[in-house]
Amino acid sequence: MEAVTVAWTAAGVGMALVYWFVWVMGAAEVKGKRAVDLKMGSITNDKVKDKYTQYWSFFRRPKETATTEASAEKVPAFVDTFYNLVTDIYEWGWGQSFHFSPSLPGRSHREATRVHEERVSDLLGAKPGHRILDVGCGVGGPMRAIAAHSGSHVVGITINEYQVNRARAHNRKAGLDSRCEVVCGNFLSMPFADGSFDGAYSIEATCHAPRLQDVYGEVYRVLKPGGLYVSYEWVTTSIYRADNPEHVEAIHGIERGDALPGLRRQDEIASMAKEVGFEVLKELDLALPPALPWWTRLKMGRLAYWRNSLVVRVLTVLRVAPKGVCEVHEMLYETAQHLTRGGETGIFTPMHMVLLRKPAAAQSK
Ligand SMILES: C=C(CC[C@@H](C)[C@H]1CC[C@H]2C3=CC[C@H]4[C@H](C)[C@@H](O)CC[C@]4(C)[C@H]3CC[C@]12C)C(C)C
Ligand SMILES: C[S@@+](CC[C@H](N)C(=O)[O-])C[C@H]1O[C@@H](n2cnc3c(N)ncnc32)[C@H](O)[C@@H]1O
Repeated sequence: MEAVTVAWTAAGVGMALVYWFVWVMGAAEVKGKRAVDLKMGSITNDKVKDKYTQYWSFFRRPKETATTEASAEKVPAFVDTFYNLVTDIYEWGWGQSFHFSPSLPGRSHREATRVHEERVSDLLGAKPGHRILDVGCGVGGPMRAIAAHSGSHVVGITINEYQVNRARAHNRKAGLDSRCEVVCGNFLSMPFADGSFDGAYSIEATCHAPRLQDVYGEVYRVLKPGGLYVSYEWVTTSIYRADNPEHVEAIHGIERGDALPGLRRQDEIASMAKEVGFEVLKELDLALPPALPWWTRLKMGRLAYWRNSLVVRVLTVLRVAPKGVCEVHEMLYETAQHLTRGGETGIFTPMHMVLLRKPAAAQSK
């Protein structure tokens, strides 16, 4: 074969491989976001690496970020940076719901996710005519599931403007924009009137608050008297031992890679809720048996992670994705290992559920 023919064949095969990785294999886990559309939120391409470095040095010592007042004040801004860096990667590799769910035998991840979200709606007794608040709404996967399931009107709040735009676009596409509203703001001081919601929920979001009482206090304020609030909390369990280096490594890994100012203990949540005035109606770790592991989805994806790293690398070399994406992707990969370890050892759960009520006789706060 002539050299020219060999060169053309090699080029053709190379192009086909790139196409296969990026457009076919690299397509979203839940169709929607494609690898070629990876952006870093509202961060311009030239700033991605710097922003990532700043993020990483801030969350390197998770407990300190929560305990010193000056650092705690900076947490929301760094959480915003974090979501600029990860939102598209999450959507591409996980879907529109940024949380875990117990696996369900014979059912897809998508179905398990929906069931976990509808559980919130059922606990709240959400129905048509209700105005429900989604505290830390991401790009709105849960909001759309809950609005569709209950017929209620859902208002979501997120600190990240890029997510607001993504969520609004998804709401329009799903034909739910008349019942799903999205607001950009800080859940530690929400732009809503006292007593303006019938119910509220937060799914794996309040773990970003340096003090849980601050966000719970805000939810209490905006709820009507008698209103219910359901939260799925990220916590360490009673199995966690602070003198076990392996436990500490896993928990620090989870905190660093998920923008958390220090995980709370499972047995602290109810008393923090009571501190701001809530009645605790139910408390249950939804990860406990008979629930099936929530971390299987993370574990089963090793091949997918390898493929995704390659896609991200190729896209960076081709300058389709900004520099810094590889580092962010690598950080997420490591975080996935720590989360899996946390699940397997039982020292951590991302779904400690609390059902709270603002007393019917409560005055506006
Ligand atoms: C509640 C939070 C987020 C929880 C999860 C939705 C995310 C936690 C870790 C994320 C991921 C880890 C590995 C990524 C992988 C390397 C990449 O190729 C594709 C995306 C991942 C699977 C990504 C997806 C979302 C998570 C599972 C926190 C932030 C409070
Ligand atoms: C892991 S995501 C979960 C999103 C959504 N609940 C879901 O399950 O898809 C956490 C969300 O909390 C939001 N968040 C974190 N800190 C916040 C703050 N101080 N104010 C408002 N939103 C915040 C993030 O922007 C993000 O949308």
